[in-house]
Amino acid sequence: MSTIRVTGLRVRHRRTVALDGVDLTLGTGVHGLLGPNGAGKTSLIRVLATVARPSGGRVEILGEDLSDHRRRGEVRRRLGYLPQEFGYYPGFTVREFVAYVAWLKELPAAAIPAAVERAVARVGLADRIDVRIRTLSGGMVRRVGIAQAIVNEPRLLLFDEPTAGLDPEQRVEFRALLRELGTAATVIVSTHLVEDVAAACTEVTLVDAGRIAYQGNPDTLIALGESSEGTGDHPMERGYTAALRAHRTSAAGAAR
Ligand SMILES: Nc1ncnc2c1ncn2[C@@H]1O[C@H](COP(=O)(O)OP(=O)(O)OP(=O)(O)O)[C@@H](O)[C@H]1O
Repeated sequence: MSTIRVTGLRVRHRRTVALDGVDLTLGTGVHGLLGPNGAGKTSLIRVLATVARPSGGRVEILGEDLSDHRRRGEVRRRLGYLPQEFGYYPGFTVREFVAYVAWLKELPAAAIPAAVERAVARVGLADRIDVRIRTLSGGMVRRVGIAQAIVNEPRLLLFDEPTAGLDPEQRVEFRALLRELGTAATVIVSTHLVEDVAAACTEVTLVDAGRIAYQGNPDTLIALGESSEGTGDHPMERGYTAALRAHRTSAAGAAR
């Protein structure tokens, strides 16, 4: 069963059209969301996370239609979301904060302590679990953000630039966690790092100027870069630039 079915999605921010008729069907696996600054990745993730309302189109998540507010609440409890700028209480300890999110997600009270310890251990912060968040480094705070997203073992995980601020060792560990999460859940990761996509993603969706420019897997994107002489230092970067160029050429042709 597909976790996400989006048809004709439109998102506007005042006069800016951030997403313009997006169709997307995604299931279990790790989906890399790539695209230039301002392409619409965050706008898409915010709609999927139920924190922003679309201005048009239909969004169905875990079989629930998001236009119904009761269904939206139900979906919200079953997903995990790490925004680009994530809000937390600096005076809380890691344990208190992750437990608070578990409570918001309506996990049974008796299950919360073990769920919190499991989530914190998975992001490598077990030894800091009783430390106040304000005393942690930026990368560690990011890992607290990942822990709060996975505490309810969600079927859908949305990560908006999760590797920003992580050191190389942590990035490698986070990618391994992504691969593991993607065996049972639908994981969407917006990133500017092609290495994240090459190492952790089973599928790639490229967004450009509010539209889907390309969908495939990392190997097909790399092959596109090789066959159409994309530019870049990494094979995936060459695929990325080639796919963008092909999309822009066909969009310009359609507009003529
Ligand atoms: N709150 C807002 N008010 C006005 N315009 C906005 C707002 N949020 C986003 N936009 C515009 O919507 C478009 C899509 O932005 P979005 O943040 O979704 O892109 P993005 O792909 O996530 O970019 P980045 O890679 O820079 O994070 C951009 O043109 C942006 O300027």
